[in-house]
Amino acid sequence: MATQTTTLPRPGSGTRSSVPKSPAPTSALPNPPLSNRKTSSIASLKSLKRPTSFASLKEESDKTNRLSTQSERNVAGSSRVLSHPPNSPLGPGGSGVAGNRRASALIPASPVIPAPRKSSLNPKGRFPLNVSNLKKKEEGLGVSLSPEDSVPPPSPPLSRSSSQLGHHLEAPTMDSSSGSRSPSALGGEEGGKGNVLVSVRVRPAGDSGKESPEWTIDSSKSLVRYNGKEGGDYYLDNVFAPRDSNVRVYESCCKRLVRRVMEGYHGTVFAYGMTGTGKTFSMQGTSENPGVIPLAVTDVFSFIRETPHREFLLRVSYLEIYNEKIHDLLSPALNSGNGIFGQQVEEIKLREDSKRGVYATPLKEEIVQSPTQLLRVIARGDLARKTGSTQFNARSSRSHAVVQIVVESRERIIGGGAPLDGKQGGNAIGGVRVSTLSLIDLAGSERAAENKERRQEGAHINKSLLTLGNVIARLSQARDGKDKDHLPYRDSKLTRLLQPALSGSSLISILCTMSSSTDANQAESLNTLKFAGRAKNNIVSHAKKAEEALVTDAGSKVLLERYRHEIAELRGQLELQAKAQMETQEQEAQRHEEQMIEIQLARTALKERIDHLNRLILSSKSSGVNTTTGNGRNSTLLSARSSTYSTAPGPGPQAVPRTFSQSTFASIGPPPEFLPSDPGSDDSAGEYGDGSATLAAQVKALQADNADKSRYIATLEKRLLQARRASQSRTSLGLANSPRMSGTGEEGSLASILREKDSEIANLRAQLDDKERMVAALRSSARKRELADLKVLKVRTKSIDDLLSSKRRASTNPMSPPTKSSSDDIAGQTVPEDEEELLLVKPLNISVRRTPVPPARVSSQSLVARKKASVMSLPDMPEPITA
Ligand SMILES: Nc1ncnc2c1ncn2[C@@H]1O[C@H](COP(=O)(O)OP(=O)(O)OP(=O)(O)O)[C@@H](O)[C@H]1O
Repeated sequence: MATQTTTLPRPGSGTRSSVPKSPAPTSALPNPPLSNRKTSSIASLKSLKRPTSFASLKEESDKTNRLSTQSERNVAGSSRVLSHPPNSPLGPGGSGVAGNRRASALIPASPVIPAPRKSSLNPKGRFPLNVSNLKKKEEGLGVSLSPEDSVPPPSPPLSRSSSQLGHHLEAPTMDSSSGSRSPSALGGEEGGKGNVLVSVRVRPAGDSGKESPEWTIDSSKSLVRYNGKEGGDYYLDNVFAPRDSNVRVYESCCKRLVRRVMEGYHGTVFAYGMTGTGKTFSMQGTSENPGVIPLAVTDVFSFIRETPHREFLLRVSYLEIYNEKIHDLLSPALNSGNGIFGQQVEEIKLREDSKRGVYATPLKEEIVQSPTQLLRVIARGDLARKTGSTQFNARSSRSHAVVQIVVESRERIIGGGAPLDGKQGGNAIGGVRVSTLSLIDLAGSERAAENKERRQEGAHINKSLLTLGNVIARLSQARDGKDKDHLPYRDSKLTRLLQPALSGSSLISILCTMSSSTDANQAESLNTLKFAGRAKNNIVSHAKKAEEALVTDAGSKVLLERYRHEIAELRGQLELQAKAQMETQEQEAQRHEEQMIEIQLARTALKERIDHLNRLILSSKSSGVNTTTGNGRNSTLLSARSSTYSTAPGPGPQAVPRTFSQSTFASIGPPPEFLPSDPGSDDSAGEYGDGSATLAAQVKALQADNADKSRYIATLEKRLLQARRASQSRTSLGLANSPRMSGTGEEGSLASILREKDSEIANLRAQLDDKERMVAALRSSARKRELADLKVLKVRTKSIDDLLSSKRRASTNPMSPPTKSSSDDIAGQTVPEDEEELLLVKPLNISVRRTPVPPARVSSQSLVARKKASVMSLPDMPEPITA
């Protein structure tokens, strides 16, 4: 059972170093190549591994000092350990491996008592040894601690202590855009180690095993101690005991990195370890115990929520490297989403450019807007990932899986405007910052399997892991200027993909998983620890916050800017459309209004026409054409007209053709003696029923008709004026808004309506003139007749007087000759032609020869005909304009 204690490291064990050591030749784990191994002094390493005792402490200390010097020259890791500033965020002596711890512990003359300091990735400034522990240690070493002792010695200029950059990201990190730069951005006087975290997680023993007593896991000291052969103490940034949850793991080694990524740094987290030791468990977790990926996703969105002044766009890709081939786990070809996996059509290659670094292409990227959506995408990729059963894991990941979340962010623009020209409201605005978070679950190293497929997979896995180990092992040399150009990144797709992170351009957190169970392979666990030690010592990150860049390239990968452009364009289009729609609506409204006016006009005209026709009928009645005499007898105008030509004498007085004068008198109020003697006769059909007798009445009717028409014309003119005004305003509006609208069919139809109206008015005017002429003619004719009537009356009176006097004379003188009958006298008289019918006045009871149709009567007929024609020719009502 692995113990988790807070005991001081045993002096002897403390001397064990995890500085890059020769890999166990039998191990499948990647180890530095021999050439690398040569860089360490084998003798030194051996000495370091040799257990020390309290008795030999002084001697050991001296040796260590010598070793340190040697290490500084030969073993980068060791030398750097000694240069760790005490305020390392990763603990005294930096993080590290046992060698680091040993270094500080074995130099009693200058004990390093670091003050806890936060690192960019380890905010707690994890300090594996607390002061009391240190004191105990110092006591044990025979060294006393004073406050001064805790003051860190100055760091050497090229120190690569894991702690040295620890404060860089804690110190106010200036945006490059603001002009000033953070120490981290400069690489810092202390190097870039604070941006690298290496942690070890020990999984609980499974059913088949139990915790081996050979292991001591001390989380509080971030220590893993192997008590067996080749044993040693391994101090790392974090050591998680079997009982530690995924949340604890995430909080300690990933949370800060994730938030840094959101601020604009590139960040990489990867899990490394033997098969079945909990890499996938740590990265993905379970529903009850969510792993790094889901917790990171949650944090990403929390950060977005907490940062209202910036806007973000997230895109995610998911690939696996299986048998040295890259597969797109989100590709529909590979992953139909229903558990059926096809064959990827296009080969995915790795490319590199100065802006994006190393990237896989073509790779599907999905834009995600919520944690759920992002997790769903990842879960879809997980389904497509290759898994298989191995000796140590029933569902072993057979590929390296890389989830990459690209974070684009920019200052939020108040009002959401589109800063196409890079300016907003006169203030220059920043560009888009792009950073990436890579979450990698490596396949587990394993010994050769019996199954051929597993063997083949295992070979690829081991080869790539070996390359990874080699690259990491050589990093220190490369930094020292040696072998710089020969880092074997290209030896595997994994190292090629990890190149930007390993070469220092991103923050990096490595979680090494191992098992302390009795049934686990101890050698593999040791190799994992060695890998962790090398990574801790050798990887240096000078990660800088990504620059905010204005993207002008339309084909740019920076979607936020592209979308911003697109949004601006679409907004413009939308505005244009809205404007056009408004114009159309306005035009529609105008047209509708005009239609309403037209319909109203048409209705009014129809109504007026109906009224007019009604009035015509009524005025005919009231004017006496259809004489309504005191006895209430009526006839229609038409019957009156037809009776005009009725010459067939009927029996009795009714047979006597009526004369014009009868009606005339009736209408103009003739003296009672001129009224028909037979009130029972149908005078409407009489001789004056032909209309000629109602000249005055017709004059009146025509006058009324004229007045009606004048009113009608006035109304039409008024409406026309309104329509013209509306049309003019619409035309001017249409011309102002849209020059294209002029000269349309609508305009033409309006013009034609106007022309129609004009011609209609002209017609009506002509008719009016006709009527007026007719009225004048009728008036003069009526006047003449009245004069004639008066003359006739005078003559009659005179002849009657003469007759009476002659009769009187005859009665007084019997010798005088007989006189003619009065009727003969009258018949013998010459009567002006146009006065002849007046002689037929019934009250006089004088029969007079009927003359041919007098001109007045003819003109009356024509008048009636013309009136009829005028009624018939009343302008048609305008048809309503339909939409
Ligand atoms: N810390 C842990 N606590 C509880 N169970 C764990 C832990 N670590 C691993 N396991 C369990 O061990 C088994 C193997 O774990 P996992 O698949 O994560 O290993 P791995 O390192 O990813 O293996 P491989 O490299 O073969 O994919 C799983 O059933 C997992 O639930």
